Amino acid sequence: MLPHIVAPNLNLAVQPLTQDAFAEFGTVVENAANATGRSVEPKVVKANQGSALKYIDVSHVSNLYHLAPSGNPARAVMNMFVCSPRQLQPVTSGSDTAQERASKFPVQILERHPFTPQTFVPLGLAADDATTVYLVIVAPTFKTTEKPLPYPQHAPKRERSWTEIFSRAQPSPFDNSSDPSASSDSSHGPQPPKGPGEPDLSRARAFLANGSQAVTYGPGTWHAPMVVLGAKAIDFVVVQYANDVGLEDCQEMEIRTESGSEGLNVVVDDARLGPEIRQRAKL
Ligand SMILES: NC(=O)N[C@@H](O)C(=O)O
Repeated sequence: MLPHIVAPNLNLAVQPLTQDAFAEFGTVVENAANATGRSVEPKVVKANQGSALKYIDVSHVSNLYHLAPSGNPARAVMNMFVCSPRQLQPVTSGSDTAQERASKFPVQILERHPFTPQTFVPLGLAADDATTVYLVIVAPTFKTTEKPLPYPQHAPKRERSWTEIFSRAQPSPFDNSSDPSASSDSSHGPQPPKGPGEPDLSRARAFLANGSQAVTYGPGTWHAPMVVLGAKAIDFVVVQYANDVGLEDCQEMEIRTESGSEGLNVVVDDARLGPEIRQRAKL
């Protein structure tokens, strides 16, 4: 059984995916020349006999598995996710007019990859595709070591040398609040791990991405499994590290809704979706 938390009664409005808005959670990978909401430009140089612009370090593929309890080494992996469109539900509260203007996606699961970033690169989806988009739903981690999740539960016990024990002692690999160099601004370097805590649902956010944007969830960033909306599946190339120890690669948490509560919902204003996406996504 998955660990769970009870969702507050909370509607998240969807906002456009921009680097500045997303910085706390990871990076948006896109052509900086066409991007909006990006206050720090990546460094750019000429490449390929002057026929290309090369933007440097647009996202970070860092490997933090040396912090994982099992000590199992990780390798870089590239997986493919073919993500089918999800259905939205009608917004039932409010006036009839509001019902016509908005739909909702209930968030029932969040997950994180504690020791690796994870980059989703959509294939074959144009920036201005009016038929299909995707949602990026994320939550910060409570900065606490008092109530960490019971992960990893299965870590094999093994002898450690004193050097190893002391090299891991400070700062806590799990609590980036204890690391003075930790920064939430991912535009300058790799993000530190987020810590062992539960997701802070009161500060969850939802973003609408278009086909010219790839997204990197920083190590340990709580996020919803991919939500595609509209007419067709999106093929994503997904790049990350993995060591094949289940709970070190991926940790999941159920988001429960108490009876009488609406729970945690992403509310999508229909005006943000093209007519075809709207029609296909609604139940
Ligand atoms: N984000 C998403 O859809 N899924 C994953 O993060 C995964 O590794 O399963």
